[in-house]
Amino acid sequence: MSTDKILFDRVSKTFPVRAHRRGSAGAVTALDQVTLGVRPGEFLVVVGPSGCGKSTLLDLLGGLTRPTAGQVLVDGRPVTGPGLDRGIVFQQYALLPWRTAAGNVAFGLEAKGVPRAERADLIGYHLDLVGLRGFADRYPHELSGGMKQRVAIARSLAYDPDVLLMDEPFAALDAQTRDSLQDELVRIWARTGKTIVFITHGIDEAVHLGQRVAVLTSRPGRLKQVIDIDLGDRDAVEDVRSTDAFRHHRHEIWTLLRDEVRAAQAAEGTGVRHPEEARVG
Ligand SMILES: Nc1ncnc2c1ncn2[C@@H]1O[C@H](COP(=O)(O)OP(=O)(O)OP(=O)(O)O)[C@@H](O)[C@H]1O
Repeated sequence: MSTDKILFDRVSKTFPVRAHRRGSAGAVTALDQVTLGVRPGEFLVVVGPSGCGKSTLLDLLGGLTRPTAGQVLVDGRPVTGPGLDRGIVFQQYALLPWRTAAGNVAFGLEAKGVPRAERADLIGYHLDLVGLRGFADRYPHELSGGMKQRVAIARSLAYDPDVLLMDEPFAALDAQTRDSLQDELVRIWARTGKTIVFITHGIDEAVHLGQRVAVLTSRPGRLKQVIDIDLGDRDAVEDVRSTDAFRHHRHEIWTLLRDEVRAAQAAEGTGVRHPEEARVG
């Protein structure tokens, strides 16, 4: 019996592609035979070249789409659709603009049928958790990008999912806000004990957040390598990003991704710099 909280069991996903003017209809294989387990309470980050299937992997786990082959298991049970056991935070905040911060956090609680009296406590607790005490009555257009993403995180945590799925949640934020939200997320993860699966393009972000980092190959996405991240005692240093351990892991992942980008270029035969190369460089 597996002790994994989440298991991608030989998961493949193929999308049909419409016919071009003179070509015939075909299919694009986004993921090919991915097997990957996530332990209970683990923070797993997934990185890979652009278009390698990272979002597809998360959508499968969120139950937003179904695998073509293989299965995705949560607590040993196949995922058959979305569920309140899995909270999702997307890159775009996806807040309801007509609801305040508190109203947005209330949304998932209402969906779960939490009684009104309990809701207020949970909303206050979670806005506090993401550092937004005092902003409960603000509407999304009155909040900065970082604050909106904090509300989205609070909303996802408030209905107490076992698993938090995050698809490049900080990609649209400026570097400073991103850094501080990364620190906060690590703190929130330590405090809540949630299992987190986090997708990113950013190598630094992956090293900073992940206990393990799964590197995918270029399309079709296959599992290339899983790296254990060991940064020692994070609290013992002022800037964990400047430590030798951080640099070592950054280089390790950078090398894996660079090889993938090169392989993708060779396959395409374009010689054009892949946008991702700039990002991993
Ligand atoms: N609904 C769909 N229909 C057809 N093709 C799709 C669909 N969704 C994704 N794809 C294709 O599957 C592949 C993987 O897409 P996906 O968005 O999962 O990659 P990604 O790694 O998240 O990309 P990026 O890093 O650029 O966000 C891409 O080639 C994409 O064009």
